[in-house]
Order: sequence, then C-alpha cells, then structure tokens
Amino acid sequence: MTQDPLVSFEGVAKRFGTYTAVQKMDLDIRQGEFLALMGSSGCGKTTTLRMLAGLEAPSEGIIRLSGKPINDLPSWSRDTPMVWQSLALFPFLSVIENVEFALKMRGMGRAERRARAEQWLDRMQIAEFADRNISQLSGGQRQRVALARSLVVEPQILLLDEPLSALDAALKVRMQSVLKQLQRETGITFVYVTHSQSEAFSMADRVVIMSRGRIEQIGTPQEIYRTPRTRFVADFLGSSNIFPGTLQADAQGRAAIATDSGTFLLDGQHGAAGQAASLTVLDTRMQVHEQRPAPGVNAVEARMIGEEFTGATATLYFETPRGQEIRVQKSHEDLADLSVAMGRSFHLSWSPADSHLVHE
Ligand SMILES: Nc1ncnc2c1ncn2[C@@H]1O[C@H](COP(=O)(O)OP(=O)(O)OP(=O)(O)O)[C@@H](O)[C@H]1O
Repeated sequence: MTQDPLVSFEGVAKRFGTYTAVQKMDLDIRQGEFLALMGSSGCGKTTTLRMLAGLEAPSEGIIRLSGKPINDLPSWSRDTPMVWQSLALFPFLSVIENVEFALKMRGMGRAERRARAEQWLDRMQIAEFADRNISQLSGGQRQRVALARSLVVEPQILLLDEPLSALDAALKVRMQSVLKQLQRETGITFVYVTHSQSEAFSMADRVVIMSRGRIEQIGTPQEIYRTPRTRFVADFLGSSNIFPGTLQADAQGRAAIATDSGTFLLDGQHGAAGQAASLTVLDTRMQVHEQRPAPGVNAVEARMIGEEFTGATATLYFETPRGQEIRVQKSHEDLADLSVAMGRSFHLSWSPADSHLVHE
C-alpha cells in the first residue's frame, strides 16, 4: 500500500431533488488499501460508491482516478467494477461464461479469455463448478463467482456494496478472510460498503464512518475504536460508556469533567472550563470492585442490573443512582474473584488515562 491517493473526492456532493444524500465531501482513497465505508441506513454510503462507479453523477465537486477527473467518464469505461449483495450474475450463462463475460465485451479472443477465467476460478477454488449453472451453486460459491467475474479484468479498484449481507454467520466470517487475503495478494484497492462494524473492523485498513451524508471520522479500526472523534461515532460503535458533562478543573486545578454521575479526572488539558463535552470510556477499560477503590482513579457506585455471556467474555450492566447505565466487559477469569449478583452494588473504576473526551 502506498500513501498516494488513487481516488480523490474533492468537494463532492449529491442531491436528489431538494434532498442532500451526500454533503460536500473530501476523501482520498489510497492505492492498494482496503477502505470500508460504514454508517447506518441512509447515511449516503451507497450513493458515494455509485458516484465512484459512474452510476450517479455528482451534483457538485470533482472525482479523480489517478489524478484525472472522471466525472464525465461513463460507467462502462471506468476501471471500477462493482460487486453487489444481489451479485447480479447472469442466470442463463454457466459459471465460466459469467467470469469470461467482461473479457468478451473487451474483445479478448476466446482461448485467452478462457485461460484467464480458468485461472480465476482456480484462484477462487471454484474450478470444479466451471460448467454448472449459477442456480446450482451455494451462496458462498456464487459470491466467489461474482468476485472472479469482477477481478478477471484486473481492475485498479473494486467496489463492493454489502456483498456478504445475504450469507449466514459462519459463511460470512469465512468470506471475510477470503476477501481480505484476496485484497492483500492482488494489491487491488477495495472500497467496501457495510453497516456491519465487525465486517469493517476485521477487514479494512481504514474505516470511514458516515452519518447523514457527512464523514464523521476516518481512521484505522484501532484509532476509531480507541479514540472516537465525535459523540455520534462513540454512540454508533456502542463500545464506550458515555457521560455527558461540562469541563472544569478539580480542587487541585487538574482537568476534570462534571457529569450527572460525578466529577471525573481527565488526563491532560482538553478545553476551557465551562465547555460542554462527553467523557467516553471503553467498556473493556472499566474495573469492578466490591470495595471503594483508592483515590487517584475515577469511580462511581452502581447497582448490577444484567449480565450477558458471549464466548470468552461477559458483559455486565450496571445502573448509577442517577439512572445512567454503565456497561463493563470482562473475561471470566477477571470476574472469578467477584461475587457478582443481580441488584448488588459495586464500585466501577477507570484510570484518567482511559478517559477520552468527545465534543458534540
Ligand atoms: N435515486 C434516488 N432518489 C432519491 N433519493 C435517493 C436516491 N438514492 C438514494 N436516495 C436517498 O439518499 C439517501 C442515501 O442513500 P444511500 O443508498 O446512499 O444510503 P446508504 O447509506 O447506502 O443506506 P443503506 O445502508 O440503507 O443502503 C437515502 O435517504 C436515500 O433514500
């Protein structure tokens, strides 16, 4: 992967009548990266992808591919094939004919296109199904045909719109590693639209989080998870406890935030006293104690109201006397020394270093 942008969106907006689906957007997509566009339904992910594919024209702004504006380039002459959830395979063609199709359209001779298609069927481990009808394949096999059909033309960039959403959970996970490995091996830039955090975070080098037609944050999965930039991102990821409040200094002049659940210390300076902000703390960074912890950490007393087990981890739910819900994620070993019981009061703590601030 290089740092050079393969694609640049410069002030690109899309309006449908009076409705703005994508607000003026600047976005660079780097050569060779796996970029995920993520956000809830209707936030403009698909519209962004369709503009890149040439299926929608931007209402304003410029889209560049390798530095050249492509706004006026028709979809078929762009090097930007797309894979959809529906896959859009041709039901009247065999597997290999589906894969060959784009090469045939480009005028490649029969022997050469057959050889190329066979290579890709091999690579996708579906060579044995070459002569089958599409209707005789499983969901996962169809996915592989759709990928082979798009990749056979060796594009610079592949656009994928929720390609795994129709698959069952186990197959989804398997296809995620197929996709990631394929992307690494080919070095082709992948732009992947999804509303699934696990898909985006497990495959992408960088994730773009969108809301209401705007980019809220761009970063590596780790950056976004650890340091959400806005309240929206923290809410959307759902992995942090959020305490809205007001910045202030504590009695010793240290930076703190006053919230409904108490005043909590921050690490370093974060803005002027009196400013509104929200404290976010990852649910994995919170500790549970039976006794009040020693001073120096942030702590709040709360009653246990629920628990949930997922594999190796447990999620415990608490409620403060002011009615704020707090979620804590722990391994079973971490909880071994605690006598957790519904309705019981505990002290929840976290270090000021794990206190992260977001503005609205
Ligand atoms: N052709 C169109 N005409 C009018 N409005 C449209 C059109 N296409 C999309 N929109 C609207 O633009 C907004 C963004 O749509 P888009 O499909 O990009 O969202 P999305 O983030 O991909 O959502 P989803 O995850 O549901 O597919 C939506 O409110 C949608 O209704």
